[in-house]
Amino acid sequence: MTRVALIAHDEKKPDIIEFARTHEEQLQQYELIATGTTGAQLMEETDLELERKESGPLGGDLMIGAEVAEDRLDGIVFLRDPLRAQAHEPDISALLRICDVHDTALATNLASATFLIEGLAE
Ligand SMILES: O=C(CO)COP(=O)(O)O
Repeated sequence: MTRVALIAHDEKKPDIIEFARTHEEQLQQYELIATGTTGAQLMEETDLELERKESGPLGGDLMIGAEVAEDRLDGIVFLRDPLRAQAHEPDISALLRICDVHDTALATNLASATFLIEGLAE
């Protein structure tokens, strides 16, 4: 089954909720995982069910990275905040790197997220 991770920094959480609503019917068909707060907000604001990992600053990015390392994920939408430094920047870099190592589809902005979700539908 297609397995997708959804992650957003605080400034981008409204965007990922909007994205999930737009593609809700498609996302319903997938196994979904998310970092802690992103997952909680998505379950509040949509009818989607997600497996929640730890919050990003507490290791959630690394937990999702571990799934990438096991080739368990088909795609990741990670809406990063490009204007603010994050305390857990090393974890974020690790997740981006392991996606490149395993050639796992990763979208870090809404425009590429739209391509990713359309690609998964094919
Ligand atoms: O910090 C994050 C990704 O780096 C996201 O974590 P939360 O979804 O818990 O806010």
